[in-house]
Amino acid sequence: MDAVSVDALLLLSFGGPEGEADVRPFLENVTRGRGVPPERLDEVAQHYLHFGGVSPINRLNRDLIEAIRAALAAAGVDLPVYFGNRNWHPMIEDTVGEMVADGVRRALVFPTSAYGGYSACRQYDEDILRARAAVADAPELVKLRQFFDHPGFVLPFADAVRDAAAGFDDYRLVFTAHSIPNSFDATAGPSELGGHLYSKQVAEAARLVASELGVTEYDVVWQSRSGPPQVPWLDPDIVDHIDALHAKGVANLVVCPVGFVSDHLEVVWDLDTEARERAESYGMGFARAATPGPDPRFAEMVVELVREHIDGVDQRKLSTLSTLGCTVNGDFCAVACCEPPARRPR
Ligand SMILES: CC1=C(CCC(=O)O)c2cc3nc(cc4[nH]c(cc5[nH]c(cc1n2)c(C)c5CCC(=O)O)c(CCC(=O)O)c4C)C(CCC(=O)O)=C3C
Ligand SMILES: [Fe+2]
Repeated sequence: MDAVSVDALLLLSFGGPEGEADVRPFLENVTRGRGVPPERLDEVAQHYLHFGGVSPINRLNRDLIEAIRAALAAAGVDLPVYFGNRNWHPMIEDTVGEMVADGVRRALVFPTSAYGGYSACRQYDEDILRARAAVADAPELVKLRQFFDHPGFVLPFADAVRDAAAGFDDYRLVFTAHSIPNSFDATAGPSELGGHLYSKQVAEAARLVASELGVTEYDVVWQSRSGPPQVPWLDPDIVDHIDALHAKGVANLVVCPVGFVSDHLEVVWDLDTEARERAESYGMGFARAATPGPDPRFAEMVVELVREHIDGVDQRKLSTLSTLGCTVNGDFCAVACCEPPARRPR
């Protein structure tokens, strides 16, 4: 890649509430026009309220930004790092306004999601489009590529599984990622690749982690589905899968949340609380592998993705699956790439 000059890095994430009063307005922002039933919203609100209305995601992102700053400095790259979110403060529109005030003309954008698909990739392009439309003289915003098969993502997961499994003689390795509607998976990726980019990349990341560990038998399952029950989402669900593993006589379970960059609410609630309780109800051993976000190799990976642009360094990736996601000013990777198949009810 030819080197280009940039004057900032923007970490773009999902956002989460920081107190009880934020929970409802945050959930309204997330689900506006998305057809999530009110009962599901009440349930998710309870999960947040269980933690005092504070999502772990903002602190984790702030920690990650500090680690990225240190890794940039160690690599001799002088680049300010900004923080903006889709659904909660600091909102990306406000951050881009701040960048304009600081004189930023061209910035790279690191989205905190490793995968393709509507929710994991294209929606971040929509955030960039929205922010640029809202701010006069907005800088050029170049999104960094997907990193599901980068060693800085895969190797920390492999070490984390090893650590989590340390207490077990024998265990079943189960990978989990956020479920999405089947129809979203069917349209994930550019149409010439035949769809299912999200589930293919999740399967590939799982294969890479397992092969690093020398594990040949494992499962890939899904979690945190929402939406009305009549709409099919990727399955099986992790909790149902635990029932099935118990029926097969599995004694110990190591769960690797390969769909997630850090320990946000879906990890600490849906896995550490719900899945753990189900496993323990059967007397199964349960351990959850750490997410890669806090691992120094993850921040180093972000710097490497930046240097692919500013220094023209080669892409490191462990799979041959296509890597997309790198576009300018909120463009989509291809026409209709990762487009949700039907406009959801307003
Ligand atoms: C693929 C995927 C990722 C991974 C990629 C990425 O990381 O971006 C992800 C991440 C996250 N999802 C999050 C939170 C929520 N997601 C929801 C709803 C939904 N997620 C979906 C998919 C994904 N979501 C989908 C298809 C919906 C249905 C509505 C719609 O079509 O949009 C809802 C509404 C309530 C509910 O129904 O659960 C909430 C509150 C948080 C923050 C957690 C925290 O606070 O720590 C994070 C990082
Ligand atoms: Fe989500």
